[in-house]
Amino acid sequence: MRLGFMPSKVSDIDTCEDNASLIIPPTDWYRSLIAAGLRNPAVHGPARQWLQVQGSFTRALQKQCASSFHVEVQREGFAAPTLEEARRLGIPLRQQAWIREVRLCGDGKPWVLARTVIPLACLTGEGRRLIHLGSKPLGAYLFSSRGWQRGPLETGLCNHRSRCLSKTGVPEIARRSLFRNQKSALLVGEYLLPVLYRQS
Ligand SMILES: C=C(O[C@@H]1C=C(C(=O)O)C=C[C@H]1O)C(=O)O
Repeated sequence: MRLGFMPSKVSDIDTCEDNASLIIPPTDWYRSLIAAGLRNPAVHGPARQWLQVQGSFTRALQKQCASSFHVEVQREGFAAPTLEEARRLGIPLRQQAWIREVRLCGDGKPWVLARTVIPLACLTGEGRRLIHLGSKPLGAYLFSSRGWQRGPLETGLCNHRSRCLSKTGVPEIARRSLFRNQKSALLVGEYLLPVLYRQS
């Protein structure tokens, strides 16, 4: 098990070079699509169907693929969630969690970036498997293990630093939800890359 939240490649470092579009940006979260739409009506455009997927997001992406779907782990390990994430999860503000950041790729290209914050309380018993998912989609675990239920979907509007504004392909819109079982909850954020919802 890796200790610490380690980038898996040097290219994960936050720059505006080629891979900058694949960094999870700071995001403002809204309780509903309607609330986010008041600030950015783009959420009612072609991204909307993806923001509203209720079942496994992995399954929905797999259906959209012409040939293949895969998960690439960008980084994962024990690290401190942001204060906002800790509050959302209701865990002590400085408590470390297992944090997993991945790219969900369709037909060989990144379509979605995902960040999952998994508190220590989720990592006991069967939950220990969450540390060893590797390139197996989290959705396969959540939707096949008993007891996990998704809470309401939030809609996110991503903030970009001005020097990155000219880049195309950065995530602008995201979705997030808590998954709960009897004793714990984890937080899954999915950041849509425009290539996903602008494809014909
Ligand atoms: C939560 C799901 O799992 C997907 C897979 C993820 C992963 O492997 O880390 C992260 C976010 C998801 O979109 C899902 O399929 O609904």
